Amino acid sequence: MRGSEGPALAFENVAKSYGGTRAVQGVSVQIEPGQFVALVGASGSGKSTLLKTVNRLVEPSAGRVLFEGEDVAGLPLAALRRRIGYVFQSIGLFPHMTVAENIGIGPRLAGQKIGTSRVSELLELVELDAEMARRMPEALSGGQRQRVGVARALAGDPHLLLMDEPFGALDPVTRDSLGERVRGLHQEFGLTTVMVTHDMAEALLLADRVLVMDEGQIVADEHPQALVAGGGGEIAQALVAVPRHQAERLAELSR
Ligand SMILES: Nc1ncnc2c1ncn2[C@@H]1O[C@H](COP(=O)(O)OP(=O)(O)OP(=O)(O)O)[C@@H](O)[C@H]1O
Repeated sequence: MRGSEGPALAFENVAKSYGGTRAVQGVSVQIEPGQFVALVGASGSGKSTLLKTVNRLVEPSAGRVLFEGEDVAGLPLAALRRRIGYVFQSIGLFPHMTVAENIGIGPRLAGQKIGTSRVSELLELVELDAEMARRMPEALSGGQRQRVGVARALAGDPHLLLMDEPFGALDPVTRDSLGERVRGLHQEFGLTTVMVTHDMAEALLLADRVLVMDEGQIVADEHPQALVAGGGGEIAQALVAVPRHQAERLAELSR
């Protein structure tokens, strides 16, 4: 089960600057084990930068990130990344490797091999046929590739799943069904999940906690119900207004 009591993830005064750009400005927030957190905000608000401080794709300029109570800066990189599943929009499957090899890449880098039955099991979790294991990534649709990306992220039995716009490039139907599937897997495996998204509707429907970022800071930290009820302040409400207006217009059409 979980490696420690206490928060799964803690950001303590985390800041990151790129030259003169202050991408993240003193973020302190804790994420409890089992939470599904959406990180929402306008383009350039610092969401991806904050997320990447967890698996050290970005090193903070100040502050620290604790994963299960340990400062990530002090953990060997390979061991840290093995404990964290990471899914991102452009997927990053290796084109010269089969689906099975792509799924097994994390464990393989850690000196372990995953067998055919484990690959089949992982494919089944993301609702793909076991036959896909032998295919090359170019022979998959975008949605299927993204499912392989999720399977790969789960291959190391992570406690924590980080997702950066995981469904951004998918058509709405695939996006919806893969979102639901990931929510189901989150539940089934007792994961802690942090998902970056532009889409407030997706955040409200999938997450149980929504963090809103603006100019490198967290400006709202609310349950979806509270946001829908009008909470979280002006910036959060401007984002909630988009799906709300859409829902109202659809309701008008059915009158
Ligand atoms: N490697 C980098 N070098 C220089 N500036 C960067 C780098 N990465 C991000 N930035 C800048 O930091 C700020 C925050 O970027 P970040 O990608 O974290 O935002 P975001 O909220 O995830 O945006 P988006 O939703 O568009 O992906 C932006 O101003 C961006 O231009």
